[in-house]
Amino acid sequence: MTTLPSSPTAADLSVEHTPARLTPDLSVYVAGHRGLAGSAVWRALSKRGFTGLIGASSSEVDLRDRTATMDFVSANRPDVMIVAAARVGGILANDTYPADFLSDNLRIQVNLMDAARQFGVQRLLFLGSSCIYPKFAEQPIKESSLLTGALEPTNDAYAIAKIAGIMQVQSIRRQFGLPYISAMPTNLYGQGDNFDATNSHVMPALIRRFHEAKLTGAQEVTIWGSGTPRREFLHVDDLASALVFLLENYDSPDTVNVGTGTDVTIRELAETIADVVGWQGNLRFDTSKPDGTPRKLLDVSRLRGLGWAPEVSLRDGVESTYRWFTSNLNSIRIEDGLVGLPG
Ligand SMILES: NC(=O)C1=CN([C@@H]2O[C@H](COP(=O)(O)OP(=O)(O)OC[C@H]3O[C@@H](n4cnc5c(N)ncnc54)[C@H](OP(=O)(O)O)[C@@H]3O)[C@@H](O)[C@H]2O)C=CC1
Ligand SMILES: C[C@H]1O[C@H](OP(=O)(O)OP(=O)(O)OC[C@H]2O[C@@H](n3cnc4c(=O)[nH]c(N)nc43)[C@H](O)[C@@H]2O)[C@@H](O)[C@@H](O)C1=O
Repeated sequence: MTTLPSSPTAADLSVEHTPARLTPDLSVYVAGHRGLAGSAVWRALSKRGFTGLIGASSSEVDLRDRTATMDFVSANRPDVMIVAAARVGGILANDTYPADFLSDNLRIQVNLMDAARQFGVQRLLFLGSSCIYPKFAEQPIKESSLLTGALEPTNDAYAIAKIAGIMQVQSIRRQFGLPYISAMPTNLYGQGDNFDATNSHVMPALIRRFHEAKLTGAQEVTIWGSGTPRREFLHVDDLASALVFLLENYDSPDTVNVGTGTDVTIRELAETIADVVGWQGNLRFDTSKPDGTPRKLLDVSRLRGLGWAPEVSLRDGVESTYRWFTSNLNSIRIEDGLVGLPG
C-alpha cells in the first residue's frame, strides 16, 4: 500500500517560510513585460544576469483568453511568474470603463494564476494596487486596512478585481501549499509609462501637458480636480528592486505595501513637474474632473522592516522621466500604441 504525502495544514501555510534563492538560472515569465512595471522588472532581472526571461505582448498572447494563456504557460514552463499584466489606467479611465477594468483584470489574473499552479510554477508574485484600501482608511494605510471600509467609487471595480487577486494568492497557498505572494504598490511612474492625454495617470499626463505648453508658449495649464488630493509616487525602478527583493526574502499569505512612505499634493506635484520641464505660467484647477480618494499614503513599515528602502527621490525621478520622455518623443506610448510627439 502506498502512503500519500500528508497535505500541509492551514497552520503550516500561515507561517512565513524562507523562500528558495532566486538564482539567475531560473526561467522567469514577466507577464506584461512591455508595460511600465513589467519592463522595469525585466531590466532589473536582466541586470542581475537572468537569461531565461519569458515575455509575450498582448497581441501575441491575449491573457484574457484562457486557452491561449494555458497553452503559453504550458509550452514555456517558467519556474517563476510575475503578474504585471493588467488593464491599467488613471482615474478617468477607471471611472469611464469599470466593466472592462473588472472583467479584463479578473480574467487575466485568474488565467495566469491557474496556469501557474497547473504547470508547476514554483514561485509567483501578483501585483495589486494601493486602491484596494478603503477610501477613508486611516493614514498611513496598513496592510490590515484591507476590507475594513467602502472603496473609492472612481476605481472600485478595478479594486475589487485586485482584491480577488490577493484572495487567489492566499487560496492557492491554503489549498496547494505553493509559496505565491502579492504586493501592493502605490502610484508608479518612470520610463515606459502610458502618456495618453486622457487615460493615463497624473504624472505622465502632466509631464506631457507641461512639455506641450512649453512648446506652444501657453500661459495656462489645466490640472484635473482641486489639486488638494495627496498621492505617494514610487519610481518604477524602485518598484522593480522591491519586487526582486520580495521574491528573495518574503513568503507569507499577507500582502505587502510597496511605497516610499511620503506623499505630496497634486498641486505640489504639478509645480515640481512645471519646474523640471522649465515652464512658467498659471495653473488652472478643473473641478469638474474627479479628485478621487483624498489621500492614500501607504504604511511601508512591513517592507522597511524586511530591509528594503527606495532610492529615487521624487525630484530626481521626475527629472529622469522627463529626460527619458524627451529622448523618446518619436515612440511615446499612449493608450493603444506608440505615437510621435512634438519635440
Ligand atoms: N501604474 C501604476 O501607477 C500602478 C500600477 N500597478 C499595477 O502594476 C501592474 C502593471 O501596471 P503598469 O505597468 O502600470 O501597466 P501598463 O499599462 O504599463 O502595462 C500593462 C501590461 O499588461 C499587458 N496587458 C494588458 N492587457 C493584456 C492582455 N489582455 N493580454 C496580455 N497582456 C496584457 C500589456 O501588454 P502589451 O503592452 O503587450 O499590450 C502591458 O504590457 C498592474 O497590475 C497594475 O495594477 C499598481 C499600482 C500603481
Ligand atoms: C494608481 C492608481 O491610479 C488611479 O487612481 P489615482 O491615484 O486617483 O490616479 P491618477 O494618477 O489618475 O490621479 C491622481 C490625482 O491626480 C489628479 N490629476 C490632475 N491632473 C490629472 C491628469 O491630467 N490626469 C490624471 N490621470 N489625473 C490628474 C486626479 O484628479 C487625481 O486627484 C486609479 O485609477 C487606481 O486604479 C490606481 O491604482
